[in-house]
Amino acid sequence: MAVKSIDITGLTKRYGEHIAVNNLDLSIDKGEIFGLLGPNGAGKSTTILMLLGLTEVDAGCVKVCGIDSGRYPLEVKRKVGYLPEDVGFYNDYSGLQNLMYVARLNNIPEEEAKERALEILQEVGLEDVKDNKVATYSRGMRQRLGLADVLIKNPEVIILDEPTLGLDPEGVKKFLQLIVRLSRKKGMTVLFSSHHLHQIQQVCDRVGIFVKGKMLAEGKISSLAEQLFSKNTFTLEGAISTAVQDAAEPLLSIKELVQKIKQIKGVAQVELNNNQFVIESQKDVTVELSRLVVQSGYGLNFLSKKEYGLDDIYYQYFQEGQAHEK
Ligand SMILES: Nc1ncnc2c1ncn2[C@@H]1O[C@H](COP(=O)(O)OP(=O)(O)OP(=O)(O)O)[C@@H](O)[C@H]1O
Repeated sequence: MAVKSIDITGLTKRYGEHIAVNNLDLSIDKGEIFGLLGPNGAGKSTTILMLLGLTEVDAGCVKVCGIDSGRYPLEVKRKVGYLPEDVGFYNDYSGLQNLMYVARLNNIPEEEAKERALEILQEVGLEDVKDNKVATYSRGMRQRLGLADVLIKNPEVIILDEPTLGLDPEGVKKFLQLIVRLSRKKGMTVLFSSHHLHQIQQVCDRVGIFVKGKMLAEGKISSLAEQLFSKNTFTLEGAISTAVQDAAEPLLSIKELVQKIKQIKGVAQVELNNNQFVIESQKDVTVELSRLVVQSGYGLNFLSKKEYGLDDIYYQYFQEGQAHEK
């Protein structure tokens, strides 16, 4: 059985009458990159605070690396690195000095700290500017230094709360690549909280869709799409051309062709309108479809394939969540 790095059961948090986190169950395996996806106010930060043992739990249990966060927050702190939206640094210190300061706070011996700090600064791409004052760093550089802060204590789990806020697209891309590389290299578990669908889609092994304190759905992106779209996760759109140069008479009428398309394995539904078609299928049937059309004496004016992505999944669940509330 996979080792669980994060294990949450029945977790609930109220602020007065308001339920910020409502009976949440979630487990994340060691080495996994899990995306907690939800709009502002969904309860992501509150969940993270409970994971870190920084806010009291009203009901349920949170364990990180097998340790109860509510009861042993200091032990959990040793295992977890937390990167908030905005990290505070000493602007008059260099990147290296800031990192050494954090190492001292974590009681890492001076020699070892220096060696590790230099190695990590290289890993996060700040080696060349390590001696420059942090005041001169760009937003992207500050976030990477924040990640270095997290890594210096060699955590088993890292928790990132909207870590890419304020980064430009290139900065986001580099930051996400860095997270994946580090997680794979060091076998670290990552909880990545964000409301950016595409960022989550790019890096996460598994995703939880979290809205108004509740987990609406959770799983691999492909399996969420399967559950939602009743297994027809591919849509092919195209147009049949009857004007194929130098071709003999078509072997089938368009109607017969549609019947043949319906017989392709995996095809669930075919709609045809003025030679334009929309096909819903369980698997990618592009090759079979184009071969059949051509062999029947027709051509294709265009063919486009759409696979449901996280945005379709998210909005669908999000709407379902809203509908259930009404
Ligand atoms: N200390 C607090 N006192 C009262 N209500 C709070 C407190 N902290 C959070 N809340 C409320 O709990 C809900 C969840 O907030 P939370 O910050 O966890 O959401 P989030 O998903 O992290 O969103 P964001 O990305 O905007 O921070 C919100 O309605 C928020 O107003």
